[in-house]
Amino acid sequence: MSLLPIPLPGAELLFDADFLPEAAAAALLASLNAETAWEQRSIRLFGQEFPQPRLTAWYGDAEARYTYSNLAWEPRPWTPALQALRQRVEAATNARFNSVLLNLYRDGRDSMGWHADDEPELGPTPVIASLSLGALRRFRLRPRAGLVHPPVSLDLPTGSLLLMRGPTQQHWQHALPKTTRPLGPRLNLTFRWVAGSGAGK
Ligand SMILES: O=C(O)CCC(=O)C(=O)O
Ligand SMILES: [Fe+2]
Repeated sequence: MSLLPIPLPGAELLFDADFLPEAAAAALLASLNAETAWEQRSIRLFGQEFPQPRLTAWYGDAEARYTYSNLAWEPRPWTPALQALRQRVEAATNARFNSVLLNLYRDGRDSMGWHADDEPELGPTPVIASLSLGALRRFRLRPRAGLVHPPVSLDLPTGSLLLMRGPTQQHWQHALPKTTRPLGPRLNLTFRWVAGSGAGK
């Protein structure tokens, strides 16, 4: 029921396994899944287009323009449900967010590759609040160059909230690997603060 630190060198991670009760998380998963303007975007890598192995959507204040995986995002306006969630997450984390990226992992074949959320728009010490709804998936962290530490796994159950802040993105990458376990959908929301236009790449 509260955010507790996960000790990890070079990172500032806080975790609440029970941020939302299970029934509330299930209801939210169903309504957000239905209401969200999902897209399957492609990323361009080595001159080739690859569809992302998940569905995504970006909501936020109009100035929260963002470049992510070489894709430019115009935020859609906040829906009442996302606005209410943002307020809840802000109160719990003592941080402010002007946008949210929604990722829908339809089953175990959907995934997110290794990356750090270190785009310049997020500033030098990004604060990212990650809310998980639906199927439990394993979140992985591995150190970036300069830090020696074994990779770390963290199971993210439905209703859990993970806060990444401080130097986390500088020193660590994270990923959501595929799994062969049969499982249902998982919806993840990452609340972010994106600097206004002009800061984009
Ligand atoms: O789905 C997750 O837990 C991770 C999402 C993520 O890393 C991102 O959106 O940048
Ligand atoms: Fe990320």
